[in-house]
Amino acid sequence: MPHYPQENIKPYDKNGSKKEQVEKMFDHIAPAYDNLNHLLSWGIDKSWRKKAINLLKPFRPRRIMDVATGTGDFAIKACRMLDPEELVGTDISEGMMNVGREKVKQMGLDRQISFAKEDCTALSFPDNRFDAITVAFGVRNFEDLDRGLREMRRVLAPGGHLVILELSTPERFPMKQLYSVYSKAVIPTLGKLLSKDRSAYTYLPQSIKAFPQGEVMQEIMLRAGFGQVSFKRLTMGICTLYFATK
Ligand SMILES: C[S@@+](CC[C@H](N)C(=O)[O-])C[C@H]1O[C@@H](n2cnc3c(N)ncnc32)[C@H](O)[C@@H]1O
Repeated sequence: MPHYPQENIKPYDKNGSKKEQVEKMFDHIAPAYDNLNHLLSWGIDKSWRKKAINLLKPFRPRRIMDVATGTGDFAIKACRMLDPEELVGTDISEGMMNVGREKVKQMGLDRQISFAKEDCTALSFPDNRFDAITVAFGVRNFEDLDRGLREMRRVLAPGGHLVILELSTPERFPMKQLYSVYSKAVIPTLGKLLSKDRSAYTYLPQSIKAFPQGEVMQEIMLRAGFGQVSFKRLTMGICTLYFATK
């Protein structure tokens, strides 16, 4: 039974499981994902990732998990900025992780970064396993957001930190109007052209619109058991950065 509207927004079919459809969609768009990601966000996603990882710097986490790691961009950035002993990138899409594995190998980071197929709503790791967890543009795709958050809290060590980056809908002029045109016209058209998957790039703005943001998401994280939950809107609200402690 879905608790939040985005859990009902699925890429291909209203009736099937969201997890299976999301996995299929990301396997399908994996070869085009990196280029499209940087193109559609005009490269601003790089500065969002940097801001998010900077929040973890003072705590010097040694064991990190990057949830919904996809093609590994957030994991690679975190590895370079934080130099942890171990960084595990987890995801349900092998197609996305295969692109990530190749990049990590080419960059010579494969001794620090590994990848594992894991559904964040049912992780196989023991309690208190990681000092920090990062998630960029992943939580919106979970079939069950509450379970995903509770699982991340479970595997986080006491005092450990969670950083979430998620796309959001700007609420104020002029970004609200600009974003509305961009998400209805530009994203689906460019997305279809470059990924050959129209559904994926109509799913993207629809799931962003439905996803709880700001104070609502803060409350959801508190209910999942996190403490000191704060958030910051980035680039006039196109993206939101959440930070929490176990
Ligand atoms: C938009 S991509 C983000 C990838 C990467 N974090 C980045 O910043 O580019 C979202 C990723 O979330 C993954 N994902 C969706 N649901 C998941 C789940 N329940 N557990 C783990 N990963 C999931 C997808 O397979 C996909 O690779």
